[in-house]
This record gives sequence, C-alpha cells and structure tokens, in this order.
Amino acid sequence: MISLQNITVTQFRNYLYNSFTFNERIIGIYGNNGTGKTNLLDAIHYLCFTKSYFSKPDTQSTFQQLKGFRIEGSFTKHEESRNVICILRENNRKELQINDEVYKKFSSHIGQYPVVFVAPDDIQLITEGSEARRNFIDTILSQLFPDYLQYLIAYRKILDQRNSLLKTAAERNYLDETLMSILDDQLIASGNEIFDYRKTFMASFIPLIIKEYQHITNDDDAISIEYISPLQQKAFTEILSENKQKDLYLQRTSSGIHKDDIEIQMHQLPFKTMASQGQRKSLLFALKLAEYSYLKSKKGFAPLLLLDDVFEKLDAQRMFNLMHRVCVTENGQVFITDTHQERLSGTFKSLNIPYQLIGL
Ligand SMILES: Nc1ncnc2c1ncn2[C@@H]1O[C@H](COP(=O)(O)OP(=O)(O)OP(=O)(O)O)[C@@H](O)[C@H]1O
Repeated sequence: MISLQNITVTQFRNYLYNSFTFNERIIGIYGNNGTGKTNLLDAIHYLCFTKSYFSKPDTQSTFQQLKGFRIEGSFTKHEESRNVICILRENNRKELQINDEVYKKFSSHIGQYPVVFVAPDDIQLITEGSEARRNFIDTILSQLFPDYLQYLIAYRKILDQRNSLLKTAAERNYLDETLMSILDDQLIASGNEIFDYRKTFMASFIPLIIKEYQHITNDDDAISIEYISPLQQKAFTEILSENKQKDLYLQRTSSGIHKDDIEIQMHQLPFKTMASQGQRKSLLFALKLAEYSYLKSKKGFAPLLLLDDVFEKLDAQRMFNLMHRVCVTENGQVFITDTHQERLSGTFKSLNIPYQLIGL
C-alpha cells in the first residue's frame, strides 16, 4: 500500500506557501470555484509523475510572476517513509529528489508511486478522435514496460522521417527508394513490437472495462469494446507496400499502428453518438477504474486515486456504486474534490468509512 502523508507547496500556481497533512485514507477537498482544488491534486501528480497531469508547461505553474516552485511530500510505501521533492529552479531547470538524493533520470521515478487521475476534461477520451485513446493506452503501457516507451519514441521519430521523405518526393518528383526501404524496415520493426504489446494488453484490459462499466451502471446498458488496428488484418510489411502509391499521393503514411483505436458500441451503435452525458461519464470512470485495476494487479498495490470534480452528471445510484467501489472495495488512498462540503461528507457517511475533510 502507498499513501501520501503530507504535502508542502511553495510558489506553485495559486499557492504561495501551504502545507497539508493527510491522516486518513479517504480525503475530501472542498472549496469554491478557483480555490485551488485541482492545483492541489496536480501537485500530488507532480510528485508521482514529475509533471503536470494537464500537459501544462512547468513555467506556467509558478505563482504569479515569481520564478521557480517547490513541491515536497512524504510517501509511505510498504511501511517505509520516503520524502519526494520536485523543484523548478529559477533557471527553469527541474530537479527531482528522493530522500535528498537527486535523480539522474526522471523516468526511473515514474511508476514508483502510481497514480490515476480523473478530471472533467478526460471525457474527451470518449468524445474526441482516436489520438486521445491511443495516448491513454500508451500512458498505461509506458508506466509498466520501459521497452514499450522506447519502441514508441522510435516509431514516432521514424514516422516523422518517412512523412518528410514522402513530402520531399512529391516536391522533387523523385523518391529515394533506398532510404524509403530503410525507413520502412525500421518502422515495421518498432510498429510490430508496439502492436504485440497493445494486442496482449487489450485482451485483458477490455474485460476489465466492461466489468467496471457493468458495476457502475448495475448492468443497465450493454456495451461492447474492440481493439482496432490495421495490423490485425494484414502484416505491416504488406500494408506499407500496398499503400505506397497512396502515401506518395497524400505525402504521409496513411496506415500503421498510429491509426489504432478502441471502438466502443452500445446496443450495436457507436457509443460516442448514442450515449447520454451520464453514460459517457460512467464509461470514463470504467476506463479509469480499469486502468486502476490493471496497474494494481501489475504493481501488487493500489495506485493513488485523484478524483477531481466527479459528482456532476451521475445519478445518485451510479455515484454510490462508484464511490463504494473506490472507497470501500479498494484499499488505496483516494483524494476527491468538490465544491459542496455537505455532498462530500454525506457521501462518506453513507459509505460508513473514516474520512478527512480539507477546506480551501
Ligand atoms: N501560475 C499561477 N499563479 C497564480 N495563480 C494561479 C496560477 N495558475 C492558476 N492560478 C489560479 O488558480 C486558480 C484555479 O485553481 P484550480 O483550478 O485548482 O481551482 P478549483 O478549486 O479546482 O476550481 P473549480 O471548482 O472551478 O474547478 C485560479 O484562480 C487561477 O487564477
């Protein structure tokens, strides 16, 4: 089990200097709009992931016009206490320390304190294009398999080079066939590795999503989910050679694992267009809780769970099912924000669990 005992934020977003102590497993954080609830959760995310959940540049996170910030927190992991410090120096260089030792590579910290964040804008995972869903899968796999991240970095780089080559070929009316064949071989090598990882992962991940969705919705809506990849139909070598003329015409690589998606249907129709807002939100939680379960099974302990502003759009029964699932069935630490103090305390009381409330 991992838990965060306390956090001190200095010059971070709307916090000039604030300390918070967490003495329960379930922590409710309440406050009006703009009081810093999301910022506090994001500070926790910094300690676990070395960066903002919201892909904000570090420099935008310093308090007003001041330079640099500092976030410090004490984690307990398997009863051992560790102090993690994330500093943005005045020269905008970021530094990460664990028990006063400076990390040489940030990547060696990622995955030590796994965390799952659920924010209102995450609904894009369901409503937007396939890139958001690929990023979601990539984030989970990269945390668990360092190899996967390396293949992904390589694939993106080679794909860029291949696309530039296709552009140059159109401009000059000449294709460097030797270079194209080298790039194709490299793209196929990393693409096949990524496909194998995704295929194996999705085979166990999809049943987890469906199980979580059924639990939240009391089995009300039947959904089906499928991993879609061009590599399921044909070998990548074949795909590239068949699409060569098309790619030259379009000046980009039209098919490959960069087109993978997760197809979700409800009553045999696309979920995206069919589902109500509450159903979409239920599916978002199902995706995030499946991520939570998967990380827990691979790591052997529950990740931290950061739930930002989750109470809107779900009916009372679905909300109870969700809260029961994360606060009672699971034993990990949970941070939940809301604008209404009574709604938070009422929810925790109905679950009959010890909790701590923090007002901002
Ligand atoms: N770099 C910064 N310096 C100072 N204040 C900042 C900075 N970045 C953001 N803020 C302030 O932080 C506040 C937003 O905080 P946050 O998003 O955590 O609020 P919240 O409590 O989650 O609000 P809501 O209930 O509306 O979601 C805003 O008032 C914003 O002006």
